[in-house]
Amino acid sequence: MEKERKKSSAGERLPEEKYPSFRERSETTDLIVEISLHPWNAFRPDGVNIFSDILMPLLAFRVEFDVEDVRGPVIQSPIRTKEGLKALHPIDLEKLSFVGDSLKILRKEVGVDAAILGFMGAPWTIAIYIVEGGTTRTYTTIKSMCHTAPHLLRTLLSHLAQAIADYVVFQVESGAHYIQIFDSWGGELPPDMWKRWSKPYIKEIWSRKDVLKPETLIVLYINGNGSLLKHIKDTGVDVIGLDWTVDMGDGRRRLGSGIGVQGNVDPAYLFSPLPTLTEEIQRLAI
Ligand SMILES: Cc1c2[nH]c(c1CCC(=O)O)Cc1[nH]c(c(CCC(=O)O)c1C)Cc1[nH]c(c(CCC(=O)O)c1C)Cc1[nH]c(c(C)c1CCC(=O)O)C2
Repeated sequence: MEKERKKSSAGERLPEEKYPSFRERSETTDLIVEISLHPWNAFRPDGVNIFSDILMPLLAFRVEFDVEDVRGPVIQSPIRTKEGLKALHPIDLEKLSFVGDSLKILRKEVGVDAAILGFMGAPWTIAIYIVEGGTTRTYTTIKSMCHTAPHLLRTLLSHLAQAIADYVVFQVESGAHYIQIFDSWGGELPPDMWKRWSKPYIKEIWSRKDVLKPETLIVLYINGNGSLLKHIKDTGVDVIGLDWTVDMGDGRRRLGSGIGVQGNVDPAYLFSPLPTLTEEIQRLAI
């Protein structure tokens, strides 16, 4: 492993080049560990994020998907009917053993020098992919289901909440110190709809927080969360990831002092000159 990493940093081909399929990279323990450790080896950050994707648990409910170059994730049989729901199995964590094994190895590799970060999608955001069949710009099918098939959607979201709770426990038991939950597309809902269709299912996950170790930190990130801040304070999480459209000071005032804040950097800064990026990061540390 040490030898492999030295080779990569010496400019030889990276796993992304050697193993072009995303599924292969994200389902092979050695590759997950190698890719996750790249930033650690280069920068020695305070935290190491497992290389994975929010859609990985789909494999464990037997919802087949692939990641295509241009289209991104593609779900072979989207679920939109009561019949379709029957295809959804309880989560089988053995099918995600590569995630657990990778977390265990990462924890050993970094020792006490950094936190290990695990992550997963929120029920609403995962449901979008299962219902729409992939990436969408309009969310038309799932948003119309809120009105035309509310019972069906509630059954799907509850199933996902329970499965994700199991997945959180699994990641924590395998060594994750932090769990970040991505409700990436929560901000696509009007605030009252987010309260009805996303929030309760996020809370359902943490209602099983007793299963978690008390020292595990939970972070919630919602893309476009500016208008949702007052509704997310009581989701039971420790930290809110503020997106870059919210002023950090304003976000802090609106959230109050009882909750942590993080994030806030527009990812586009990664393509700016280094001093500009450094200044932007220092702005947040004050
Ligand atoms: C393209 C895509 C995938 N999966 C997904 C997409 C987005 C499609 C859309 O816009 O709807 C879905 C997804 N995956 C992830 C999120 C949440 C984060 C976010 O809001 O961007 C979302 C919404 C986590 C992730 N997904 C990924 C990371 C990075 C993990 C890491 O580097 O440690 C995260 C946090 C990795 C990922 N996942 C995928 C690719 C191609 C990659 C890049 C890595 C590679 O090709 O080797 C497949």
